Amino acid sequence: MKTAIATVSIPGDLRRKLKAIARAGFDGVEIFEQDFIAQEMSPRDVGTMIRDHGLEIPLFQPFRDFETLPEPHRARAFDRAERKFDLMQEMGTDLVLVCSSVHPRALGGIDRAAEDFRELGERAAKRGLRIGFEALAWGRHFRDHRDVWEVVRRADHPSVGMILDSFHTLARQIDPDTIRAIPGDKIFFVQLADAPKIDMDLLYWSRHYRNMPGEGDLDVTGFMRAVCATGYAGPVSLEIFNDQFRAGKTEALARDGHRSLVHLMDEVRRAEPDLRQDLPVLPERAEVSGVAFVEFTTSEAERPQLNALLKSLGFAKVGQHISKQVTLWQQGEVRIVVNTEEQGFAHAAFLTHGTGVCDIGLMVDDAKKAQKRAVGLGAVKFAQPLGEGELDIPAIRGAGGSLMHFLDGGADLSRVWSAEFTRCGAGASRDAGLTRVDHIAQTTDYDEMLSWSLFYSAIFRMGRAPMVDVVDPDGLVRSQALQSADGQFRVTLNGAETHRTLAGHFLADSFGSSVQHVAFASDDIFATAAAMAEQGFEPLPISPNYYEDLAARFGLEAAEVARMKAFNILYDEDENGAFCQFYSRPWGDGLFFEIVERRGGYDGYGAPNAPFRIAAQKRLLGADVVLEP
Ligand SMILES: O=C(O)c1ccc(O)c(O)c1
Ligand SMILES: [Mg+2]
Repeated sequence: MKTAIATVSIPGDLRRKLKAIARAGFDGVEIFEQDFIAQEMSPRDVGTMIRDHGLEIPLFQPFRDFETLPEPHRARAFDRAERKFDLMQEMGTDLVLVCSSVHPRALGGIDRAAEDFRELGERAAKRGLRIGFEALAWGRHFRDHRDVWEVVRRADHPSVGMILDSFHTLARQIDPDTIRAIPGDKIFFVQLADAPKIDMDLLYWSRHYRNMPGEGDLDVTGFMRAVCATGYAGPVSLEIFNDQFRAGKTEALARDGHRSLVHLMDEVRRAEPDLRQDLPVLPERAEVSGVAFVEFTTSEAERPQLNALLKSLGFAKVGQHISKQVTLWQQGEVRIVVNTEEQGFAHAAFLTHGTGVCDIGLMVDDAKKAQKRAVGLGAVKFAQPLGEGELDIPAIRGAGGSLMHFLDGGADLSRVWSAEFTRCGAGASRDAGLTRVDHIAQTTDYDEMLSWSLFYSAIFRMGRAPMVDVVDPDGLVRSQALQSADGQFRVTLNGAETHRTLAGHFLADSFGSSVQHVAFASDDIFATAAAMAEQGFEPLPISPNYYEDLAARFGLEAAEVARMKAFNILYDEDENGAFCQFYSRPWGDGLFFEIVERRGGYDGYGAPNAPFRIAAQKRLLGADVVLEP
């Protein structure tokens, strides 16, 4: 199955777009007319340039306001079509998309439309061209692919077929299974787009909010399953109109687009095993059962401060790497690796981002397969020379260029800790009852959130929670949680729109997306807080006003609230349970730790508390944080 993308889907001039599209692995480009008109080259030269990039032009689009017009408009529409045919022949493409008319004079009528398309098909056939009719969701008379199919059926011409676009079908909530009744050879082309569910005017929604399959809320997989069931074997092409993408990064968007298509077709293959498809087989999405380690990069100068913080959190230094300046800290199932090497990846990460998380190890069902799937989806494989005695652990580049390693319970990888580290005495620190990593919070530019959300949900078996808005005193931060079905692996993505927010400030100071905080789980947050206090841990001080409000909001016992206040613990509830959380003070560029206790089936992250946490952090970081944009 060939892949394509419409030139409207990514920003930049045509040459840059083509380069990115070819590099991302697409077979072709749909030429959107405006993209062609906007530049100076002749149609012939544009066609040559596209083919020079190794790309095909499976479609030229759109041709508007064609069908069911009264004279003299009808004759003029045919004249316009002939001129487009000239252009297509010069450029070297044989298929044009005719989208349903919005012309105020269009008369409608299935037979009238069929008659128009038959004549257009005749004219196209003379030149070896083909016509595809697409229903725009807001078309004047034709807004449903079933009506378009009826027009095509009655036109009964070999050069006339239909074009399906997932947005137009799904936005109108038309059951995609109705596609299964259409003969595959009469579907000339398929366009795909997803979109977030927002209740708004269809045209506005389509032109501004479409996104890549898997990034939105529409059932694009169900749509594509139905298309494949017809026997359709033509290209699948992305047609994404999106304001954010128009200002985004060309190469990254092209890569995301290709990733979304490969992931989608993999989903289709799994859901419809009886359908024949010429697709590369990928291992299935990896099941993450937890975070195996979090690695910090730092310098010799800053290490004592980081070590002291880890100690106050109740971590014990348990290992020294056999050949590198790398130490291992542990508490419960949580492993923290501290790397002060002066060469290799961790050091490069330190030089660009400063002290911070440079690597996350995930426990998966099969580490090699997880890496293979990630690479099949366009992720970059990572390897650096192995020192003596070191294991070859499958790795890729994760968010913001940091690393992601995959571990599993197999004989090889499960011995990494004993093979690569010599045990050292536990030292004086006292376990504070932290059991595991609850979640990892990554901060990114708002514009990159969809990209990271697709990265996680395409590679791992993770679902997306609804996006929540977090109010920072200086702007909005959008937060998107992704988690495995059993909640054992959780990531929150925080998208900063302005650098004046705490998240935005962190982003600017650490030069790019990265882990802003790591949250650890405790089964008894009061005991944990008390144990940490004994070891000199300094929590983030929360405003006393918070506790007045808390008592009123949840009807908690005064003594309970007083205990929370004493330990600076924040509280929340959802329909399934309750949640307690407290924070460390921000460190360096704003990196921090969080301790949480989930009671019952509480599934959130304490979003209602975020504004108070952020205000407290900003008070501590002081004027330094209040940057001008
Ligand atoms: O918004 C539009 O006008 C438009 C044009 C062509 C398409 O294929 C489409 O899906 C939408
Ligand atoms: Mg379309």
